[in-house]
Amino acid sequence: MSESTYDVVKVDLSDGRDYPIYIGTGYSEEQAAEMLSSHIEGSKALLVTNDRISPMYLEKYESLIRQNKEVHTLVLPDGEEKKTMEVLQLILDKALEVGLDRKCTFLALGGGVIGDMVGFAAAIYQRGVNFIQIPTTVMAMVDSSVGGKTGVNHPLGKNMIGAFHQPQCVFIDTDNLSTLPDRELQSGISEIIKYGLIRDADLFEWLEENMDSLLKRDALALRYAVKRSCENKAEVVKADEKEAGVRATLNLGHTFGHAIESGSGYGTWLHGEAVAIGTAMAASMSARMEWIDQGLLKRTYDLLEKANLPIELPLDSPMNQATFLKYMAADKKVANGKLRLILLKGELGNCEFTGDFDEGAMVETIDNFVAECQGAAV
Ligand SMILES: NC(=O)c1ccc[n+]([C@@H]2O[C@H](COP(=O)([O-])OP(=O)(O)OC[C@H]3O[C@@H](n4cnc5c(N)ncnc54)[C@H](O)[C@@H]3O)[C@@H](O)[C@H]2O)c1
Ligand SMILES: O=C(O)C(=O)C[C@@H](O)[C@H](O)[C@H](O)COP(=O)(O)O
Ligand SMILES: [Zn+2]
Repeated sequence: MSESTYDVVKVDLSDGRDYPIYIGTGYSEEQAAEMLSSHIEGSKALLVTNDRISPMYLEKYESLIRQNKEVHTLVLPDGEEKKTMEVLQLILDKALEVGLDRKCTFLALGGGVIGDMVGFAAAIYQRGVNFIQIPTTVMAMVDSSVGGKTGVNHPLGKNMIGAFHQPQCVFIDTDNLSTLPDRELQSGISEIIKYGLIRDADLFEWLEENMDSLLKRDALALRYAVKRSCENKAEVVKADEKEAGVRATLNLGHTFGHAIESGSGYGTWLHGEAVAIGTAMAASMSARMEWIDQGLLKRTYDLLEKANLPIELPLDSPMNQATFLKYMAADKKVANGKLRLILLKGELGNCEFTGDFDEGAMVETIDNFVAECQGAAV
């Protein structure tokens, strides 16, 4: 079989920490084994996945890595509600039990939950070891595997415990998306829409034209959306690795969305679904403040709905104004007690990260979405 052609998007960082994101399909065994092992420091690797992914992909990646390295495996329980310190401890336990030293590499095989947890374990194991991302969901391919945000949830807030720790490489095989359920596919598209809204009007317009192909998993459409998203994320991370400024724009919709995830109970909403409602709320608030016009608000709602994503809370949602405000007050973007938000401003593809917004418009927006979910007139 001829070798796969793949794209490479580079994440440029300081101090020689640049790394490649490989985006391809149909890699030969030899090629994939060689590509992965070239980024594995030391002779030993720990490959971590979950119990939903392991029957489908663990053996394949284990045997690829075993061609060149000693590999240990660990299968964690699946689910957003398992993104905890307790489950992360299992990774550290395993690494110690099999005697991994500092010159080892952890590999994360899975979606954003596995990637965030394995990355955080790699950040703290013996004060930091190398790791590789092998993302298997759209969410992980377009967003979570890139940029080095790692961590776990806390009952009082999403991703509250974590570290910035960049991978050695991101290895994407879009063939692995063939087994991904539709709901998960759609959840990942939420973050692609985000790139369009915050900085890439052409991508937003491409999504308006090509959403059906994406939902049907057309190979070229998937490849284009993954590559373009990785390019957007790599540019932002290069400009601001540790979120001193512009990186915060990647959090569009997340202040509301994270409140929905934490307040509803982790796992009730998929991350991308909560972000979709949060994005609708951020857009609605921007329109309320007259930072964007009604036309852009409608295009935002329409595109989210075209991706089969939610743009409102259901009638039985436990979310209310107090719950939103409680979780939002603990958001990681709060500085000196002041909440900062990402709001859309001006033409499509522009946004602002600011604490200088109309708080009344924020509370009205929350009330409007909560009232809608309670079925009251607004
Ligand atoms: N670090 C970041 O920058 C960043 C960015 C975005 C999201 N996140 C985090 O990522 C998490 C969400 O990631 P996610 O949406 O990938 O969820 P996930 O990791 O829970 O994966 C979704 C579901 O799909 C299953 N799955 C994974 N790959 C599969 C495949 N190929 N075929 C069939 N099933 C498969 C998983 O086992 C899981 O049940 C959240 O915790 C979010 O906070 C982090
Ligand atoms: O990479 C980033 O920066 C992001 O904000 C990407 C988000 O999509 C992602 O959900 C991230 O985990 C949120 O980070 P947090 O710091 O708000 O927890
Ligand atoms: Zn996100």
